[in-house]
Amino acid sequence: MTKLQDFLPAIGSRNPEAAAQARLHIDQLTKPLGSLGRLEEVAVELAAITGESFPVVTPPGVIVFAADHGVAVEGVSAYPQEVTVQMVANMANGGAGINVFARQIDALERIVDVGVANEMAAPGVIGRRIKAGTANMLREPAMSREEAARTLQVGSEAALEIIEAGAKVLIVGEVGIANTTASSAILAALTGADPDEIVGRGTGLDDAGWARKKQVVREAIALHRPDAAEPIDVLAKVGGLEIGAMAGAILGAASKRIPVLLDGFIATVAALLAVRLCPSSADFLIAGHRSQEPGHAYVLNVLGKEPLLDLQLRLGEGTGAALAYPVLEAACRMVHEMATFASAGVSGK
Ligand SMILES: O=C(O)c1ccc[n+]([C@@H]2O[C@H](COP(=O)([O-])O)[C@@H](O)[C@H]2O)c1
Ligand SMILES: Cc1cc2nc[nH]c2cc1C
Repeated sequence: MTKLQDFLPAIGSRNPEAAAQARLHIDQLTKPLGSLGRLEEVAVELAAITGESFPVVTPPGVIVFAADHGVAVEGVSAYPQEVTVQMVANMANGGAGINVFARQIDALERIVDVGVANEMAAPGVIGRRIKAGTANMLREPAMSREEAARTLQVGSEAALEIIEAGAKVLIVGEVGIANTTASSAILAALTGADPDEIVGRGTGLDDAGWARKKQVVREAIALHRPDAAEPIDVLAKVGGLEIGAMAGAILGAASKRIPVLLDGFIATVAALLAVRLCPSSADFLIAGHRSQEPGHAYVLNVLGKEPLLDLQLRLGEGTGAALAYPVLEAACRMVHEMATFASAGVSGK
């Protein structure tokens, strides 16, 4: 298997020639100049990412990474920890939101257990368990640095596998009760953001739970003092197994010039980790939607990404990205299928 350190240097950057060629072609299509607005920008971005002036995004690949969080015992989620394993089973049966939207967009789909607390052998779940959930970050580091490095490796391998199977766009999703606490702590540690500004209600905490969650994030950071300059240190101390795996998957996709369509808060925090590990990986990211979780707008702003949709979602799993995917598909169809002024005999300005 290719090691992360082998392909990190292989991550390139956007291709300006392909972007310029795509722009030239789009400006000849039968529409007032610029009238397809952001869709035109998306097409140009896809050209720059893939290096193809006529980009292709079918089929998309969806990988859902699942893991548990020791910090769940602190009452930081509105739902009990066992929901994680139960939702993994639901996903294996095709009944979760992400299954529905992945079918709608004809996606290749993988569900990867990187650390669900109660081990389960469900057909349809890929077992890549690193440990049985993280430790409680309020008491000890969530994982060791070695385990954190392994999450990246496992995630990148999952991405390379689905790309090998044909995926032309990568969507990374997750399920993990209490993972908005870990994501908030990572975001605060990497950016210095005030927990009051970025910690939200996650699955739906009441006011008391919300206040407790902010306090947990504050205390975990004070206890571990994660080093913002060392993303693996941050991931190990206050992170999550599925969050590291998502970061690794994003880096794997970037190394193959495969666009990554970002989902919600947790996926975008994973993207920030990826970008801190390899800044040029930011070139391969497109923000799918803006989640209701307040930290999501914050991290999108740090990454300089404007989301395609805002449907007031806060489900995770990759659902927001799957719902945004048809916009990428439309951008490609515009480039491939629209007539030009010359080919259709339509008069220009
Ligand atoms: O994607 C998001 O923005 C998002 C926002 C809030 C909650 N979630 C999902 O809900 C779970 C985390 O919420 P919580 O309250 O348990 O931290 C986890 O399984 C996520 O998939 C996801
Ligand atoms: C039911 C449920 C489904 C989810 N999917 C992702 N996170 C979730 C959290 C809950 C509680």
